Amino acid sequence: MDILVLGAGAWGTALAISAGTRHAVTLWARDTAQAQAIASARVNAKYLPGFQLPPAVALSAEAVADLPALARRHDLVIVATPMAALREMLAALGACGRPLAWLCKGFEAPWTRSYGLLGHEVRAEVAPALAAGALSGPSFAQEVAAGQPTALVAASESAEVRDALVAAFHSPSVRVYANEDLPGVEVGGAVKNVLAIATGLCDGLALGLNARAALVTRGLAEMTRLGVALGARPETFMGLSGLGDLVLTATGDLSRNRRVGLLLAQGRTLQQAVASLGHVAEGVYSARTVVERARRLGVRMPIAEAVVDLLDGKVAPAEAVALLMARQPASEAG
Ligand SMILES: NC(=O)C1=CN([C@@H]2O[C@H](COP(=O)(O)OP(=O)(O)OC[C@H]3O[C@@H](n4cnc5c(N)ncnc54)[C@H](O)[C@@H]3O)[C@@H](O)[C@H]2O)C=CC1
Ligand SMILES: O=C(CO)COP(=O)(O)O
Repeated sequence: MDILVLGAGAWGTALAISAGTRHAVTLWARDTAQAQAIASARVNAKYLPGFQLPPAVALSAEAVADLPALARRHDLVIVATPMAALREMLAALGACGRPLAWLCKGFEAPWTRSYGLLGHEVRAEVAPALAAGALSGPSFAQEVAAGQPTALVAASESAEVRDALVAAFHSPSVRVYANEDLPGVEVGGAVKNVLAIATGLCDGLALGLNARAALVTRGLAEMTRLGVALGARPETFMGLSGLGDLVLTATGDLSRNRRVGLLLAQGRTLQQAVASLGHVAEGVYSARTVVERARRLGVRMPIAEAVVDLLDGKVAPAEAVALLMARQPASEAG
């Protein structure tokens, strides 16, 4: 199989390394100098240091206008950019005629309305004819690049896309499960990032394991409520892209979103925390949309709201936690 991976950040590079042991892979970087540096070192020193690219991974740095022609020379296209670039990529590739999946987990930053869109909603606006979906699930790039056991979810309403993702990435170390509930898989991936900021904050303030378990569990309830209101199936949130990715990201120190919470608890400003990561933390950009869309749908998301108040500088870290604890008693089922 010939696979095109658009975006040479940590996750695109890790999947190129994993798939490159069995398939021909082209890894595209928008920056020519970065593509050349990776091609000569056979390592992505900036975004995924320490992992050698297999010989079957080739580098490319075509202009965005030339991507449709490049895509047509491959069997599957993976958009591995952050959420911020998904619209541009889908608009460019809408007529490429190849199955496509994006890896980004988040809501697009709002630009035409007061809230942002999930990937499948962006696709509906700019590339409605494209057979596409999302590859998601609990997966730190470093562990996948190291060949450590991982389970992913291939989500799409198109069987062609699900099958192509399984054929491309299922391997002795990566299990790929198919799922038709693309909205549910996307909501899980987007909301867990916001919740990981909250658990990072909680752990950074040394509030204890009870508090962390409470945040994960009540956060899962918030994620599920929002997802169901957006048309997802409730059972999706008990799977890899919901509970699975929430547990990984909320508790694993490799998470960039969790690190944002930890750094804020240490007294860093949001700007300092984001700058120190060197990678995208999508929860920072999705949190306001999560809360805005929940409000419009009449869905209660107090943990996500506390994260937004914290990111907006309206409350200090300890105050955010105090506000959550000071709420009225409620039913667990409510
Ligand atoms: N790193 C991980 O373990 C995982 C990341 N993801 C998701 O995958 C997405 C990408 O994450 P990472 O690769 O880790 O990010 P990263 O921060 O390591 O790299 C981002 C890459 O995208 C490129 N980029 C940024 N803007 C672009 C644009 N406008 N056009 C083209 N390329 C652009 C950057 O140059 C860089 O190569 C995010 O949405 C993240 O939530 C999902 C699963 C695992
Ligand atoms: O999505 C991820 C793991 O599944 C990566 O999470 P972070 O973006 O918080 O590092």
